[in-house]
Amino acid sequence: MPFPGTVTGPAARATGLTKVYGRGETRVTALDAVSVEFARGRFTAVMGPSGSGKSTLMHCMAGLDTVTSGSACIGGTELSSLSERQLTRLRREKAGFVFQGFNLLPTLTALENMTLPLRIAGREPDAAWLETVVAMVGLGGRLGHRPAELSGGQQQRVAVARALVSRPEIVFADEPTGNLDSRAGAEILGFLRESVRELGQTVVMVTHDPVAAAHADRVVFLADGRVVDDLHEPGADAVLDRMLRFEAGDGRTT
Ligand SMILES: Nc1ncnc2c1ncn2[C@@H]1O[C@H](COP(=O)(O)OP(=O)(O)OP(=O)(O)O)[C@@H](O)[C@H]1O
Repeated sequence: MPFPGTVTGPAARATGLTKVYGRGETRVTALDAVSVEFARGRFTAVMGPSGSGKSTLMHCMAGLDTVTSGSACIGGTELSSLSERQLTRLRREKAGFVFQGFNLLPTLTALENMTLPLRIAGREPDAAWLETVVAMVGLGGRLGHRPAELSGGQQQRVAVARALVSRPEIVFADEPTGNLDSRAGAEILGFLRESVRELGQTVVMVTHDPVAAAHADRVVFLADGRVVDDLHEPGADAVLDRMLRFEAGDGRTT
């Protein structure tokens, strides 16, 4: 479905992205020439065994970590070409983040938390868009509450709204359901799904949970710092089956 202001090309792209940590005996190749595109208006999950490079990929693609070689782009902007200041601005304006631990400021209300990134950028939230996002996450009655007065699921709803409020190019979600019970987790996944389907947003989510990954349009699997599989609209069974094959040592083939 076309959305106003839609631009062509992927929302984010990695090309031959390599990330090496340490040197000598402690050298680790966390990402080994990864090339992957995240299409606009799609919900992509990134899965893989522990240590396969999921967080590193997300951090490099979000400009939270530097790359050793290759490139990472958001909306056609090559991140390595930016100064630290430009990167900070791009992250604030073009990316949204949802973390496992909610990362809300305890002294601010739900509404203040949602609009903080925009206010730091000196921008006023778009009132109609803010209303749409608040209505979607169902927090209308709790906008004046502080995080301590909200359940974990409600806090994560605030974080989802905060990620969406700038109408970013891409939302990066790192284990967004990791600290939630299954009901609250399913709600959050539903909101992420809805933000893609109804609002045309783009979401990339790192997860260990096959049920969570099954909410995505696409699941990219990493193993040993490489993309080893790419499933389109898999059910939880297909995701689980792929994970079990990793455990059986089938890391490289489909
Ligand atoms: N800052 C760092 N310094 C050194 N090595 C690192 C650093 N960050 C990650 N690594 C290494 O890079 C590899 C990939 O780590 P990464 O955290 O990206 O994996 P992951 O798939 O997200 O793992 P998990 O599922 O356990 O969170 C691992 O071998 C890890 O030890």
